[in-house]
Amino acid sequence: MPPSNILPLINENTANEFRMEDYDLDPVTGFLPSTPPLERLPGTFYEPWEQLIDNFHDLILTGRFRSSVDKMPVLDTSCLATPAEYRRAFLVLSFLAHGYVWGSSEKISDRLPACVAIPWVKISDHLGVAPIQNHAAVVLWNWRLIFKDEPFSLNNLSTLFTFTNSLDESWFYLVTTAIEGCGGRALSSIITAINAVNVGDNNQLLRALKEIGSIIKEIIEILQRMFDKCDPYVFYWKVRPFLAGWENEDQLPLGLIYEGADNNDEFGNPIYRKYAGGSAGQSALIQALDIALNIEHHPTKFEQNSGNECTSSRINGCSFSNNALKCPLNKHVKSQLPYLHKIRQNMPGPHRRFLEDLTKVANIRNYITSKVNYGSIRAVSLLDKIEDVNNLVQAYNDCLIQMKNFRSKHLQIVSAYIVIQENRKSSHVKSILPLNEDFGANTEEIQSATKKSTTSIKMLRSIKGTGGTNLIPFLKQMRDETVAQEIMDPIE
Ligand code: HEM
Repeated sequence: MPPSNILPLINENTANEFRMEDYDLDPVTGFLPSTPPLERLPGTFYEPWEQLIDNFHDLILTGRFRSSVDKMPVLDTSCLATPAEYRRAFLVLSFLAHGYVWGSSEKISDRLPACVAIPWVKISDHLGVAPIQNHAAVVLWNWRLIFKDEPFSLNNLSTLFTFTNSLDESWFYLVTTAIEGCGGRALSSIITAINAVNVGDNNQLLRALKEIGSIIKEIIEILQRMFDKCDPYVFYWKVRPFLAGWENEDQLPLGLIYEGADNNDEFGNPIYRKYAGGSAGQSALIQALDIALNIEHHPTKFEQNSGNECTSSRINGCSFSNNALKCPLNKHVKSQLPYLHKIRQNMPGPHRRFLEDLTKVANIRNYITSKVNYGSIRAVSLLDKIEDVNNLVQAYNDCLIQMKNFRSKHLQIVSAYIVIQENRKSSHVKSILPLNEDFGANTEEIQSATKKSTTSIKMLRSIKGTGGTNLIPFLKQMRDETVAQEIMDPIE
């Protein structure tokens, strides 16, 4: 199927077509930049940042990272020229910031010095993204081709930077980068499918749905490769702590002070910002597939019951309106958005806008259900052949099954990389970790933990995701909401 880069966006505001490049998307590379990311900022002006990155691991190892950052000058961001330079600058500063907060043998810092905070906030504003480590920095903008003349594929990718200088961390990012590499084909097929619906072309819709299904299958195969070279122990104990944010974070209950970026509050106290840390849950690709297939996600019970008022608003008062994405300080009463919507503030602005606009035109499921006339002897409208409609129903449902399989595989990964590691923290609960088919018992260690108990169920419920989500119930809900969209077979 040739790449299609025109999104058939017709909504109440505009009848214009939007082009993929308007959303910083590429028909071949999808959400990845169309050319490999910059490996270093050009010229000498930003050398103080780049040199800290050069020496990052040695400075962390010797406990001299924080004092070295403190000596850095505040650099003006106006020398950044191209989108690629802004992305590189964001990547560099987010590694410096998280290294500063989490990477020292001293106690965790609840302040970020002005030399990092001020440019990081400005660059984040420019990119339309929250100033916190995110999926874009570690996955979308953090790779190079080992052999420039060979194609993009997992066996030709290397990371530009990692916190721990470990192969495991590189692999964790690269597997995800390789998944994003399926984005161009996925987006083209989604657009083709929506175009087909708009002109009523069932054959083209069928082909596009089959292509979407096979792309999700490919994504699952790549996801499975996480186990090859990323050791769960290294991930959980060495890598994950660096990716943590400062929202719902026990070690930084108030959040983080971005020195020089914010004024003090009316009482002269510094303002704390709260943001969820980096997670592949911020992948716009997976959300685009959900939206295209009309898979709807709702706030979890935890989110509904959590009061939705952020700590900083309780402490500092709040003058912001009820819009989580517009309040720069997270200083507001949060709206009841599901987690997957909230974390869009951690996606680059154009990608977030793409998801919003895609939502307005995603019509595949409605189109197919409108052809299925339940309860009548004739299953379909007079214009469509029963066989065609059945094929569409089946192809659509196959896509849902693949999305469900993706989420089941992901649950297995989360159980191995987080639940079991968390369980190691307290050996007395290790032998009573509950297990069922949801954890896809694929290791002896997982299988040995099959006995159920109230204590361990409570523990599982309390394990938190990057954004403070109650992990396992949250992920299961995502999977259940996927299956819930199945279209029932028409009655023949
Ligand atoms: C070691 C590997 C991985 C671990 C430990 C892991 C962990 C997690 C965790 C803890 C969450 C809960 C939400 C959050 O904390 O942000 C999550 C959500 C999510 N992750 Fe992963 N993840 C891994 C790999 C991946 C990969 C490679 C992808 C592919 C893009 C991915 C896609 C997602 C998605 C889409 C969600 C949102 C929930 C959903 O849509 O079902 N994850 N992940």
